[in-house]
Amino acid sequence: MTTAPYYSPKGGLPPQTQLLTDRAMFTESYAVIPKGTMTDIVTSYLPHWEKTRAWVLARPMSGFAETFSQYIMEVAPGGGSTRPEPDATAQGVLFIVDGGFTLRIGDETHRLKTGGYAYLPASCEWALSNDTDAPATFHWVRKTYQAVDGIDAPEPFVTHEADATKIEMPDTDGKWATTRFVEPTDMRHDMHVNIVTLEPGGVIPFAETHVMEHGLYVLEGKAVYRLNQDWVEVEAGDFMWLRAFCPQACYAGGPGPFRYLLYKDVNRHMPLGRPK
Ligand SMILES: NC(=O)N[C@H](N)C(=O)O
Repeated sequence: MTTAPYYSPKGGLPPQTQLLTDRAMFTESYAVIPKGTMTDIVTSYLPHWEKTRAWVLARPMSGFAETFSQYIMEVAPGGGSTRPEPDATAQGVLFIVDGGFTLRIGDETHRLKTGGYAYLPASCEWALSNDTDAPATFHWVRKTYQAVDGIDAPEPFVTHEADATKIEMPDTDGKWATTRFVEPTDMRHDMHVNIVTLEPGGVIPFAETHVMEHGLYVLEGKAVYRLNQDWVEVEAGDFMWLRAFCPQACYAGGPGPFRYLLYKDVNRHMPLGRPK
């Protein structure tokens, strides 16, 4: 299992001598937020979070047509929150890309470090404190939970990438694999946050076109990614936001593995239009 350090933003500002070489893009079907644009001037502070700043990477853009928001949170030593989530309907996943912190869920306390993963169901009572002497950086993916009559709500859990199940995609000689934190058939869950790994030379060999949206943060490596009609070069630290039905494919040319954290909405009926 690869547990190489993941890329996390460093902040700061590029020098005045830098030419505009960034690959930032915003289209009707996708956005690319390259790592070089995650500077100090695009950070936010969030209510009831101390010594913490956030890069907001994704949010619903057209009412409720999109499903999720995603932040990179950077918590300085001594920082954190005892009132982290203001919305009782919001579930969350935390994935740590650098450092560590203490996470309290109800009466239980967990120590999380790089590669750590937490699922926090809607209405879960949790708190986070960075009691180390280094900043802690993590992704926070939030989605309104869609409860289903007759199906229990999911329980909170804490794990680590090294303890999750890595599944090779069929007929790929192990060049394309997905590390899953939740079973795809577990109907309690309506979102997955997985890790996709493509070894050098690995491809997504067709333009996947599906109703699920994606938030896609490159943890390691580089590749060319097909987004709608465009081929885009991406590397560790870049973020991609894909609307429903945005065609997507990938070629991982190496030299090392290309790995990304992937949000996906799953396992629920779609809302229906109403005849007028
Ligand atoms: N872009 C992707 O990695 N998509 C995945 N294969 C997925 O939708 O599960």
